[in-house]
Amino acid sequence: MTHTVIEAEGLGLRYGRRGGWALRACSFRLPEGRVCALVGPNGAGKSSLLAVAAGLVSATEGHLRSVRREELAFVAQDKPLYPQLTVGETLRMGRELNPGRWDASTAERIVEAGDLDPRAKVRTLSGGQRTRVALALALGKRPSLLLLDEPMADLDPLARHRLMGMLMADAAENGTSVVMSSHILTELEGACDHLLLVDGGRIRLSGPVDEVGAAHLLLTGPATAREELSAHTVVEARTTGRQLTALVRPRGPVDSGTWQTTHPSLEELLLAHLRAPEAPAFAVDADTDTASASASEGVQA
Ligand SMILES: Nc1ncnc2c1ncn2[C@@H]1O[C@H](COP(=O)(O)OP(=O)(O)OP(=O)(O)O)[C@@H](O)[C@H]1O
Repeated sequence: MTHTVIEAEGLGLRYGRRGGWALRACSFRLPEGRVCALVGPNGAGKSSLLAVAAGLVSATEGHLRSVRREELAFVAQDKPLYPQLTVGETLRMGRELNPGRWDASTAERIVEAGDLDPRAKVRTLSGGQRTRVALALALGKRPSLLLLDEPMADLDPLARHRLMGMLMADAAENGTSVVMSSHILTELEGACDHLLLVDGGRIRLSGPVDEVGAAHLLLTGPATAREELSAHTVVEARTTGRQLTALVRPRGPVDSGTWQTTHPSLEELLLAHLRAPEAPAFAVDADTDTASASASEGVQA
């Protein structure tokens, strides 16, 4: 069985006693070496989940186990850095704070690829340039688990593409586990092999991307055949004129005489779930390949 880098069980988080629940009843497991997409609408609980995983916030109920603090790097959404330090001083600080672990060549490579002057003060950098320094600091730490909260949001498309490529190559080479929140679904396709979809503080989808994808089918057929869909778990069904398009989790054979079937892309799968917040949750355990759909199917979490 693969090692687990994050395990959450019945995790709940409430900010203050009177606040609502930012996370509720979250249970999932992330095996080592995965690149996990953390997806969900605004206010879903993604940053909260990352903050708990980074050990910055304590769970209100349940628990979340993660790697040791020194093995973990977290790049928060606002990329906190010391504005008065130069880029070079920031990297030197990284080396001093991580004795015996610091990977200077990786950190310098990331900074150099952005044409950043090591003598430039952090406060004079653009948002995207600061992101680059924050990522250099995080990867230089040589973490076994890298938590990234919307890392690419303020990068231009070319910088995003290149930095993402660098990040993925580095993670693959070193077996780093990555959890990355993002609203850019196309950015995640191809880069991520594991999925966590959070909505309203709850886990809606979790598991390996290919297995979660394989459990779903996009059906196209006549609107008059809508009744037949009740044999399956319907995530979303939409009618355009006489045609019906549905994303389902089949619970048996699909009649190929009535329906044209394809497997959804990651983007189609996520968009359908985001449009249908009432659809039942679905989880595949990465090692045992067991889908816990039956536990949650039809039972609204
Ligand atoms: N420090 C805080 N104090 C009180 N409530 C908070 C705090 N941080 C987040 N929340 C609340 O917790 C819920 C989840 O917020 P969170 O920032 O985790 O969502 P998110 O999925 O990261 O959103 P976004 O995509 O907009 O960044 C929201 O209802 C938010 O208002």
